[in-house]
Amino acid sequence: MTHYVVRSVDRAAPETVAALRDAGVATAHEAAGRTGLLGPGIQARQTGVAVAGSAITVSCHPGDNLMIHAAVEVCAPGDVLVVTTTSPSTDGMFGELLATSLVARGVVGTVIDAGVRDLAGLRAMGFPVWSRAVHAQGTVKASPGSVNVPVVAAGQLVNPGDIVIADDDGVIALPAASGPAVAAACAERLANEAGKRARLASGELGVDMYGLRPLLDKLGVVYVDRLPCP
Ligand SMILES: O=C([O-])CC(=O)C(=O)O
Ligand SMILES: [Mg+2]
Repeated sequence: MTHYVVRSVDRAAPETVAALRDAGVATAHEAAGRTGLLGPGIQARQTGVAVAGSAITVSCHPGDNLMIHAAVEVCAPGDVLVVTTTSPSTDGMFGELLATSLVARGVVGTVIDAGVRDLAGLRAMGFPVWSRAVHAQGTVKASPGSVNVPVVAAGQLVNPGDIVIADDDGVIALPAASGPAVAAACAERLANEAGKRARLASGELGVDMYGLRPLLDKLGVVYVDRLPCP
């Protein structure tokens, strides 16, 4: 089998990437027609941190982080490293030393469908990770793999150069070409939600705001008691 390390990735415009990061994973997911989400098996390992950037993808042998080291060489500022293994693994393939190497390249975060370790160190240095597991299990540097080939992370296809957005809600990967349209749809959605938020804060009920009373009636939902509106 041939293994590849591909250097060139088409990167999305920084202002599009920043707009998607600020919109957040849930909004971007809705704005993209509910596409792109990685499964919930990959979780944030810190709170209150959002990143977005171009995917540098890595396919590793399970329990072997050789290709993560190989990938560092092709990373550019603003990238997000997306690491997968060729069969399921929760070994701690990534920790604060690899993070230190990525920071030197300007990488903004790592998404890994495997384990991470050195969590206290990663948090102390402010390097955000999203992973399937936290596990101190050590790994070797021995087997070939590929960098910047299509990979599947938590059930989601991720292509090199995809815009990856990650926050407390999880991770989404979007084709770079869709970025401007999704960012515009995010802005529309955020403006719409600001209006709804103000109405809900004033005490208006969702059943009225969304016009759901006829549906409740049609479904035979009977209010036995109602609290008076505040
Ligand atoms: O070195 C490793 O194998 C993973 C790790 O702990 C680190 O990157 O600090
Ligand atoms: Mg370590």
